[in-house]
Amino acid sequence: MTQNDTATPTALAAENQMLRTRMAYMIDQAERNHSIMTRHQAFDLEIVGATSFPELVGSIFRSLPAISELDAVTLSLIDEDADIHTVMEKLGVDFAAFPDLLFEPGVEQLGFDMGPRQTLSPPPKPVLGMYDPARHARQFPQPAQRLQSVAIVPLLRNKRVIGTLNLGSVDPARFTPSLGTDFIEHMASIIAICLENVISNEMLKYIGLTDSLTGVYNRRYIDRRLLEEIARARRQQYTISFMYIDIDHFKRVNDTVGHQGGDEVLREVAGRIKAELRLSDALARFGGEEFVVLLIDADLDSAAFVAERIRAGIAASMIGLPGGVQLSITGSIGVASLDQTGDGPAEAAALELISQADEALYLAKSGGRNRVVRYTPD
Ligand SMILES: Nc1nc2c(ncn2[C@@H]2O[C@H](COP(=O)(O)OP(=O)(O)OP(=O)(O)O)[C@@H](O)[C@H]2O)c(=O)[nH]1
Repeated sequence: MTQNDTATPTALAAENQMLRTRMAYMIDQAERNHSIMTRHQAFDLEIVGATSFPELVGSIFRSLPAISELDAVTLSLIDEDADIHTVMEKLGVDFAAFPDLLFEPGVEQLGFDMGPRQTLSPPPKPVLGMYDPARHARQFPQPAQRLQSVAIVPLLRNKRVIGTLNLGSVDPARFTPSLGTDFIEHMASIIAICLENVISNEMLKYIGLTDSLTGVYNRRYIDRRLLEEIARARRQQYTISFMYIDIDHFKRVNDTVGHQGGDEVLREVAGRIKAELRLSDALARFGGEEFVVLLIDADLDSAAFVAERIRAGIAASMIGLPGGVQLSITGSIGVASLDQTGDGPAEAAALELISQADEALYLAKSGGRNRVVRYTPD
């Protein structure tokens, strides 16, 4: 005789009820897990589809806290020489929009014990546990969150740590050292691939828009930016100005100090021009010994004032070259402004602005060099 044979109908009903409750709980759990999985699959698709750095980090900060029910998500990226930060800034990324994006100079600052690592050491694992305001201040610099538990998850590419994904919860039981980490490791590996991908794409974009000799923008960048700025200036009714800067007698410089010495002078002049500009202004090398500057929200008077400062800055002191050679360099500058009331095609306005500055430059050269000339219609 089994136990059930002796069970009363009441006991059987109670057991039945208990089984039903357990079943309902399990179905509920399964549905919840399915829903989490579906949300994560959608998140994976969203981040894999991100085509730019701001789009990717924007997705991570916007979607991950919601789908994973987290109270804080931050991202620490290793950026040894601040290259990533510099390039993204030059490409126009507004870091103020991403307060949870953190840059660290090295792996030591990432907040998890790497131990004495060697080439063959296995990659670091996520560190889960109680939130400690002192220990986690770097990963969670915004103090108002009242976090209780955190997960510091390494972002790995080819076993190399490129940063960490930092997850925080107000629930003390959310991240405990005994919790399995397969799921968050999987998520971090997708995020790491996406990050590496968009960062290298942005780097390529940047290389295509900059002059490799001087590090300033190139003609392609200015041609594109000029069209955008003309449209914006017309919408917001302000003036933009354009400057053509040409180093005087540069052929003689090359003849005297050789092409390499000439290159050194180009780099130094680019630095001297840049020192006189605002962050919103764009400096480019148009080729050879010609530079251009696009000044936003500056009329002809202000542009001529800046141009005069640049002229003086170039001529201010001798340029020292390796080997002790000292050169005195001057530049001629033509300045023109765009009438904000124009409404023709932006392409035509851009060409006209460039050619007016070029015309003024020609007058600066023929008028004796080392001077600034403003374009004035005949
Ligand atoms: N070192 C170096 N020289 C360059 C580069 N690109 C062009 N040049 C040189 O720049 C010189 C430009 O000379 P020109 O256009 O005759 O003008 P200039 O001697 O500067 O005389 P003005 O403009 O009339 O004052 C040439 O000797 C070019 O070879 C470069 O990338 N590096």
